[in-house]
Parts: sequence; structure tokens; C-alpha cells
Amino acid sequence: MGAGVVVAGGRSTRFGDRDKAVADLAGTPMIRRVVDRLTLVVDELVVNCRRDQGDAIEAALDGCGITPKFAFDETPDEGPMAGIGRGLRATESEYGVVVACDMPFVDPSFVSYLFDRAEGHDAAVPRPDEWFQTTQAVYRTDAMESACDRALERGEHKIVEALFDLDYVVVDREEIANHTTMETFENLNTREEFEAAAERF
Ligand SMILES: Nc1nc2c(ncn2[C@@H]2O[C@H](COP(=O)(O)OP(=O)(O)OP(=O)(O)O)[C@@H](O)[C@H]2O)c(=O)[nH]1
Ligand SMILES: [Mg+2]
Repeated sequence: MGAGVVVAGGRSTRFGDRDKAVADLAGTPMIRRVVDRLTLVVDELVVNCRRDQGDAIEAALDGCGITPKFAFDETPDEGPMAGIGRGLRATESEYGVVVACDMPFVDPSFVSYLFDRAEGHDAAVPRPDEWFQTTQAVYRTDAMESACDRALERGEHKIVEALFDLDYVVVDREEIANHTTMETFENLNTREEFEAAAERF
């Protein structure tokens, strides 16, 4: 097992005037759903967010299986890659799974499979289509943390720019299909998507 790093420092602009991380999704804050799935397969938990989100997220996670460690953004709004680097830096494990706070269907058994696939490499990243699912991927914590720093120094903000600096394993569409369903990657951005997803819990 390794660390779970939940990235939650976004502004939820497509969602509206509230922080989607703690929005009530069929009776449970969305981030709590993510964390409750992750705690089945990690032994350490870090939440990355802005300092002003801390109290609400801490309340949403009250009583969950693993007491979260908070890794607040040094500078807000630097993008998810900065958040990933910040979160990974706070971990103690060799490997960590990064999951966005808006992926409430994340499949714990698939996360566990990603940890196995990353062994001996710097990362295991699903690629179900042309896009890498960098916010549901396992990274060697120290390697990705420094790759994020280097990318930021180069003025790059895309998570793949950090990934491309690493020895990474691609988990392709067929391999994904053998271990989970596409639902694991579903991320909720708008209130419409959120309300439609709530019906499925
Ligand atoms: N730390 C940090 N995390 C971020 C930042 N931007 C996005 N994220 C996180 O990255 C993940 C994916 O981001 P989005 O789906 O775009 O979420 P968002 O930015 O809150 O929402 P939009 O404003 O609608 O784009 C979410 O878990 C966000 O919380 C940021 O600037 N800093
Ligand atoms: Mg965004």
C-alpha cells in the first residue's frame, strides 16, 4: 500500500458558487466519497487544497478511516500540477495515488492495480483514450514531486509535462477494461453532471 493524495484546490467555476469538493452528493460530501474509497487501499492520506478550504474539508472527512494530513497550496490557483507536487511532498510513502476530489466513482481495486503496475517505475498512468488520466494515477512520490517543481520552473502547468520527465507505465484502454470500467474516471464539473450522478448512489 501507499499514500492517497486527494487534490481539491480548484475553484469549481463550472459548478457554480460553491466548492464542489464538499458539496453534498446524495447525502455525503463528494470528497468524502473519494476518501472512503481510497482508505480501503492506502495507509496514508493527504489532502491538497487552499488554506481557506481546510475547515470545511476537515469537517467533511471527520471520522473517516485515516486521519488526513493537509498540504495547503503555498500559492493558490497555480493549477492542479502544483497541487499534486504539494500533496506528494507531504507523503511519507514511496508511492502515492493522486485522485481528484471530483471523481466519486474511483474504483479502489483499480487503484490497487495501479500501485502494482507502478512498482519499479516512477508512475503508472491510465490512458483510456488520447488523454492521460493524470489525476487518477500512481506516482513515485519523490520523483513526481520534483518533476512538478521542474515543470513549474520551466513555466509549464500541464500535468503531463511533469509526467513526461518520468519513467512511466501507460495503462491502456484494453488493460483498463480488464480491471475496471470507465466510470472510475468520471469527474463531475457542472451541477447537471453532479445531480445526474447523485441518482446513481
Ligand atoms: N491545488 C490546486 N488544485 C486544483 C487547481 N485547479 C484545479 N485543481 C484540482 O484539480 C482537479 C481537477 O480540476 P477541475 O476539474 O478543473 O476542477 P476545478 O478547477 O475546481 O473546476 P473548474 O473551475 O470548473 O475548472 C480538481 O480536484 C481540482 O480541485 C489549482 O489551481 N490548485
Ligand atoms: Mg479547473
